[in-house]
Amino acid sequence: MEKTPSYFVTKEAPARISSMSKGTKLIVVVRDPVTRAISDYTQTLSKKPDIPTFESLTFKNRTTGLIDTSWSAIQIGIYAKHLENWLLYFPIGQILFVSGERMISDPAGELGRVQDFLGLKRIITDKHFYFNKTKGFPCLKKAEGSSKPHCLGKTKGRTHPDIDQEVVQRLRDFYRPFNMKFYQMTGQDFGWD
Ligand SMILES: Nc1ncnc2c1ncn2[C@@H]1O[C@H](COP(=O)(O)OS(=O)(=O)O)[C@@H](OP(=O)(O)O)[C@H]1O
Repeated sequence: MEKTPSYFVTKEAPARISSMSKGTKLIVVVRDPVTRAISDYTQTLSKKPDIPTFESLTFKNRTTGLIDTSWSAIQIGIYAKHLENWLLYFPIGQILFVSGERMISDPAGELGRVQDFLGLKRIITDKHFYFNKTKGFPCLKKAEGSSKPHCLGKTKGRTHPDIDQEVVQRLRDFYRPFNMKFYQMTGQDFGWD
């Protein structure tokens, strides 16, 4: 098993993985592309505090409202486009799409789907999680090989900066047709609108 977020958006990845093993099962975790872009920006900001604002990076031209689709934070969220590239090499049934939102609201349910997809017994269930109010996310009651609870680290679940709501709305409008196409391709409505 191997996990690398950038595979999904790397042009050469599907051909390479397919030539290595055609039967590879693929799992893609997707979340609302607008929140994803803000999360991506928040991660960069934590490493480089001097970068321009999210609002200024979003637009090629703020006056015309032209979005800078070459900015990776925006580009990565055009899921339909990236998926097209994978479907040239893999049947859709070989890819499981996991909802990032449901990984937070119902981690056991979403991991149930993952276990079924992988042909595993449903070992991970509701009993393994609790909601940690301080972290604001679900955490494990017991970490592997330990009797202590375990939450993900500080780099997971950062507070996002407040973004101008007009910019957020403009991004929602931008992503809508791509999201619709993605729902159609996957047969799943992720409820991002
Ligand atoms: N249980 C739990 N605890 C903490 N965080 C959780 C959890 N489940 C999902 N998330 C969301 O995971 C987001 C970070 O994952 P990434 O996709 O950035 O991870 S990766 O580094 O790309 O693998 C992270 O995004 P940010 O909130 O933007 O930090 C979280 O929203």
